[in-house]
Amino acid sequence: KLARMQDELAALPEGYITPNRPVHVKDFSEHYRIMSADSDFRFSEEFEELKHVGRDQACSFANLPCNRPKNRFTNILPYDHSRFKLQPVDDDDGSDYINANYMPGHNSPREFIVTQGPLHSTREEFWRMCWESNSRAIVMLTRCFEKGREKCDQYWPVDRVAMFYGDIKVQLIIDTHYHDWSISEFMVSRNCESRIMRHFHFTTWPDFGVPEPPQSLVRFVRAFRDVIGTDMRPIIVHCSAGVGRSGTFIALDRILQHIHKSDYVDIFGIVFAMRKERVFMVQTETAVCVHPSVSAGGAGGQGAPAGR
Ligand SMILES: CCc1ccc(NS(=O)(=O)O)cc1
Repeated sequence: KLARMQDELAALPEGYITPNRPVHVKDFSEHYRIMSADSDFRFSEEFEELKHVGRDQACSFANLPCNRPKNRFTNILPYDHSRFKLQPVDDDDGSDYINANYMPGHNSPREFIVTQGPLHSTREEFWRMCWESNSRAIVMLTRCFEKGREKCDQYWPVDRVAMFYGDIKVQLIIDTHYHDWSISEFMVSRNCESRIMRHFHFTTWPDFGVPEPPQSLVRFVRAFRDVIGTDMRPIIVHCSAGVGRSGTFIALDRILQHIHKSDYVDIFGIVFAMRKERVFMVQTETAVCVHPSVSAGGAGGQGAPAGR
């Protein structure tokens, strides 16, 4: 199957940006060596090909005057075609809007909902999205403050006193702290119905940087996936802008699941597909390269560095 895919790709016209570039797992170390040579020259070339993917798509709802204040960054806007739509409230213009997009994962085409770190003024919309999407899991990849700058609102209760966000009640049940992340369980209630939601918070990934050691991110993704399994309800993922760290997390989750039962990996194809759904997904030449020995539950070697 891989040989057939590679023959078909080789037959494509010059300059055609192929959405798929599979690499055999056994060839991955050599592939990484070639791509990272000369200060990541070929990784940079390949990343540049992704620059315009998806950028011809409309963001008309994000740009409505009533919605502009709901965007944390003016240049990080959700495409109309893949945006999450809240249930409209009465005739309130813009009441269906949140800066969030559905995103494909290894298990389904809408496995994730990727969003910006909530603003204080959009925390109610965030919890409405959690409820109306029927999600049971939130992955947070930023701290609320980094280097003195607000990256995300403190949108969840930090003690056992219940908090209300609009008509949604959130109460902390239990939180467990590890070196690089914490996992909390919340009872989320609305209109006499209650659900348990889990909050997976990775706390040691600096914005525009790399987790140290990179292996800590692989361990976090594995811990998350061990809990979630293949639950088909949407998983909400956010960082601050909802593109760099969020895109890298989803890419790594897909890679680790894929190479458990396949002999090739297509990192370019994964990022290409994400960029069709949300702008700038995986924001730098993030060579999220996991050495096969690591991904197969091996001795946890260093693997190739994640992030650039
Ligand atoms: C310029 C807007 C912007 C801010 C922060 C980030 N990083 S993040 O997507 O990992 O939060 C990406 C883009």
